[in-house]
Amino acid sequence: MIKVGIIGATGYAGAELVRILSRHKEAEIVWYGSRSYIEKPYASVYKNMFQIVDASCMDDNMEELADKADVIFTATPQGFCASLVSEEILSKTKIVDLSADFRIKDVSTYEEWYKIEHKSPQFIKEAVYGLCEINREAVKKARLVANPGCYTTCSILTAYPLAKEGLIDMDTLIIDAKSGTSGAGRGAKTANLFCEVNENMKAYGVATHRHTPEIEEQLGYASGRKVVLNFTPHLVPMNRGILVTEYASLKKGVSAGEVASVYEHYYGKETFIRVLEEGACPETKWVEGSNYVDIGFQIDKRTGRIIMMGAIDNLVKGAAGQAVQNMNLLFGIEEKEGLDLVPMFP
Ligand SMILES: NC(=O)C1=CN([C@@H]2O[C@H](COP(=O)(O)OP(=O)(O)OC[C@H]3O[C@@H](n4cnc5c(N)ncnc54)[C@H](OP(=O)(O)O)[C@@H]3O)[C@@H](O)[C@H]2O)C=CC1
Ligand SMILES: CC(=O)N[C@@H](CCC(=O)OP(=O)(O)O)C(=O)O
Repeated sequence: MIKVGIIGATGYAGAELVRILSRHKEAEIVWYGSRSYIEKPYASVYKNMFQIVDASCMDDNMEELADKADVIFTATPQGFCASLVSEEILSKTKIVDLSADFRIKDVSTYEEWYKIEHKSPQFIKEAVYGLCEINREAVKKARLVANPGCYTTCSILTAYPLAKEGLIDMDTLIIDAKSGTSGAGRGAKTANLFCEVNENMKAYGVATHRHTPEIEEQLGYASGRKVVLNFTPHLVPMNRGILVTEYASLKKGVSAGEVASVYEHYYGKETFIRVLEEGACPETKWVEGSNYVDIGFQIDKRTGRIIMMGAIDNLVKGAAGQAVQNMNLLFGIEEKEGLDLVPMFP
């Protein structure tokens, strides 16, 4: 059995890790790390875990945990993992970091967008960006995996095949994204109160959201050139779910059939990516609670643009599900173990 430690087990992403891993056949959770609930029964914090998890919350001592766990998930705020990771820890255990600390290769870009000093820049180069469908082979050999962000997972996977095959003009790419409020975490914030979110929709982080450089970097690798784009997230009154709508000019003469066959080429054999027929629009409801990414597209002949659409559950493929998928790759077990989650409806 793989011994798993979770730091930040009491946050939304951590709780989703606990839910998924509690049914994983080859992993057992040995550490439920918390800051505010130390020694409280985990199932008293998350009552859905009553009679499923007997353990109590522990502290967030990464050094002690490194001796006990084969893998540590850090589902913690930005800066936490980078402030504690060390060569000694990485020589004993593997880390899947759900924060953004090791996603961006250029430290000054990270510091500029996150407004914090990076405490372990020496590990950025070796960290593998854990977008499983794209970086599968590199993840298998990693010690430190940077689990992608929720918006970024959906945004990158939706455009990746077309960026990679040069079917779209990357200078024209615009990404409009919407997220449910669990994306903002469990911490109390006025902007996330019921009366602020319910019956409301708003853009935020316009032209400044920190997922922008992450998307630009990864689509830059895909297209082989520098990418600069507009990314606008919106908060919508739902618990879970991300929907992205991406607009770009299609290179002259590219047909819907070619686009469909490029998606098929990249994703046809992927367990967790479902490409819909042309014109079908993904919906967050059809992926909720699952590790699926649903992708659709439509060509607008009038404007010569393609509209690409993607939907994920931010807490599953956008966080915990992808983190478990990365763990499975790290330990050479079946990639979908623990992730056979059928989307829930209604
Ligand atoms: N929510 C989402 O959809 C996604 C989140 N992420 C990333 O995952 C990470 C966790 O996010 P999320 O679960 O939403 O956040 P939450 O605010 O819900 O949870 C944060 C967790 O970290 C713990 N924590 C808080 N402050 C500290 C600290 N200073 N040191 C150590 N532990 C601390 C909290 O402990 P306690 O509650 O016990 O105080 C809690 O367990 C973040 O980096 C986030 O960006 C990534 C993709 C999607
Ligand atoms: C709705 C909402 O607030 N979403 C979060 C995204 C959370 C996330 O996944 O981002 P990182 O892991 O990169 O921090 C936000 O916009 O900050």
